[in-house]
Amino acid sequence: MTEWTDPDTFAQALERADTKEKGNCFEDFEEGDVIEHDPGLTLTRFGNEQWMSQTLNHDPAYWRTDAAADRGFEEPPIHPDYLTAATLGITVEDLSEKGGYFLGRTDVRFPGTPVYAGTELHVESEVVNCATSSSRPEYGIVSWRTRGKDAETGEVLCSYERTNMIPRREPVATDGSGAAAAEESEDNGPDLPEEFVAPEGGYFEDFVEALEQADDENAAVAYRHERGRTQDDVTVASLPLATLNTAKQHHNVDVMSDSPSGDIVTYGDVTRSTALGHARSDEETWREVGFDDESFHTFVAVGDTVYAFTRVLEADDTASSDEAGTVRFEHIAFNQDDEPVYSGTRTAEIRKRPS
Ligand SMILES: CC(C)(COP(=O)(O)OP(=O)(O)OC[C@H]1O[C@@H](n2cnc3c(N)ncnc32)[C@H](O)[C@@H]1OP(=O)(O)O)[C@@H](O)C(=O)NCCC(=O)NCCSC(=O)C[C@](C)(O)C(=O)O
Repeated sequence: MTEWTDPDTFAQALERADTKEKGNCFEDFEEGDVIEHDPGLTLTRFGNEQWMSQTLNHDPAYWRTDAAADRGFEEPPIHPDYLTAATLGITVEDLSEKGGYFLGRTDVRFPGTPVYAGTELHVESEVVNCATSSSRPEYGIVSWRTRGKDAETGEVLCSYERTNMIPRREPVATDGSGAAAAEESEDNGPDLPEEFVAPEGGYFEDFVEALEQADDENAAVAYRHERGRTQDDVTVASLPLATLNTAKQHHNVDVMSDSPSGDIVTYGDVTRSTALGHARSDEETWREVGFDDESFHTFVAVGDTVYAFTRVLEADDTASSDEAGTVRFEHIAFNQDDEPVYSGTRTAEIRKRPS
């Protein structure tokens, strides 16, 4: 009898064997379905610090007990970026392990924060929309409302709506209207203001003053951040796996060598957290409030460098504390070729200048 490990025999065995598949295809999702995700994860100080250090998020309130107390926290809390990434990571096995692109996310909110180390996270998702992709017959577009809850109390800690392209089992005919519309809307030329204003400092008043200055002129409050983070094995493969994100895009070079990127790509939440880390390093963050209209424009792969650009949209004197005001930003992450890779709006409370 031939040994099954004989290379020719084994090649034939592989060809004839069915694969026990992981994940779900587009056809498996139906609007209204609620999915309780089996994996759970305890949010630890180590996990938080690993995520935050590698994405250059060094806000002292998440590292030092005195700085945490100064901001009204009992101890350094779990950062909302890590909470978001862990909530999404847990869902991947059920929602997007089959592959397909993470297109965007909106209405990211943290009703139960601050969250402290030791909290066990349980996550559920509801299918809110299933749509045909008019440009890509082999994919459908699915949106889910996801809620990450404290397993002990049931309190919702993080919730958002996410949209992915999801592979179909059977490709469908499309009308090509997406591609046609894209062609039609091409190139009316850039429409940028004449002047870009950068805030002098990172306090709330600095943003208000910059907005006032820009208001009088054909100007915008817009600036770039100096730091960049080149993607390596840790950011591309280790960080998503640490959140139980099993998407093959991040750790299976063999499969991904045959994909449009030709390589494993960075988890969208790593790209986004890194850009936000660069932005936060130039401001006095008080609290994160929420994120909207997040889009991932193109892949980030090992060797690419993630930079950030910020536009300040508005400022409002009210916040959860007298010590802060609220600012709405648009953040754009871009790569070494100046191509946008992520964009989204962020609402954050920013500390007022101490008197
Ligand atoms: C996806 C690519 C190839 C499309 O590139 P394109 O030029 O074909 O783009 P498009 O024409 O703008 O978009 C294609 C279709 O998607 C739709 N679409 C587009 N955006 C949205 C949105 N926000 N919400 C809803 N729909 C959206 C859009 O309307 C269009 O529909 P159509 O086919 O009917 O014409 C390109 O945009 C790209 O490469 N993006 C980067 C994707 C990426 O790298 N994501 C992060 C890493 S993957 C990841 O983290 C994985 C994760 C987290 O682990 C996990 O989900 O499991």
